[in-house]
Amino acid sequence: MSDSLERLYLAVLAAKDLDPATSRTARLFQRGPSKMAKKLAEEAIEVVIDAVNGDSEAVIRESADLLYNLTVLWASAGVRPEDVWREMARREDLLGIAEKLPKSPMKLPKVASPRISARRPIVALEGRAARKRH
Ligand SMILES: N=c1c2ncn([C@@H]3O[C@H](COP(=O)(O)OP(=O)(O)OP(=O)(O)O)[C@@H](O)[C@H]3O)c2ncn1[C@@H]1O[C@H](COP(=O)(O)O)[C@@H](O)[C@H]1O
Repeated sequence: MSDSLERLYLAVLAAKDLDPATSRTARLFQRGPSKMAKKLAEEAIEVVIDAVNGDSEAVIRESADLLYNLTVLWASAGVRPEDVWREMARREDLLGIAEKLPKSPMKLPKVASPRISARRPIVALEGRAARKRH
């Protein structure tokens, strides 16, 4: 997927200075970021409406339009696809770390209110911190 988005991004960059009369992309660049943002938002709304209606073919078509408009906005904002991939990789790394962490919190002794038991260590830490200050 990233390959085709990168190709689309390059096609958008190549088209941005073409004649606005013949190129939709050049027309969007001529109109500026707010028009681009409006187009992107419209496509996003179309995707969600189609998804809610269960029309998966329309979701596919509108998603392609959405991605086109997203690459136009990236190009206008000076954001490159690799910038987005880097952020996604960073999140993937973080999630990898999260997956290695224990899924359930430390088991606490059974008490009447779990809310109170969860607070206890904080109260103890505050007390210790307060003693240190004096
Ligand atoms: N990948 C796309 C692409 N995907 C979607 N779209 C257009 O974006 C439209 C979706 O927006 P809209 O629903 O608003 O279209 P519309 O209903 O015709 O409304 P208007 O935009 O005309 O107001 C689609 O109908 C497509 O025409 C695209 N337009 C261009 N590209 C590529 O962008 C590059 C530059 O193309 P030009 O912009 O034609 O120079 C080329 O590589 C193209 O293949």
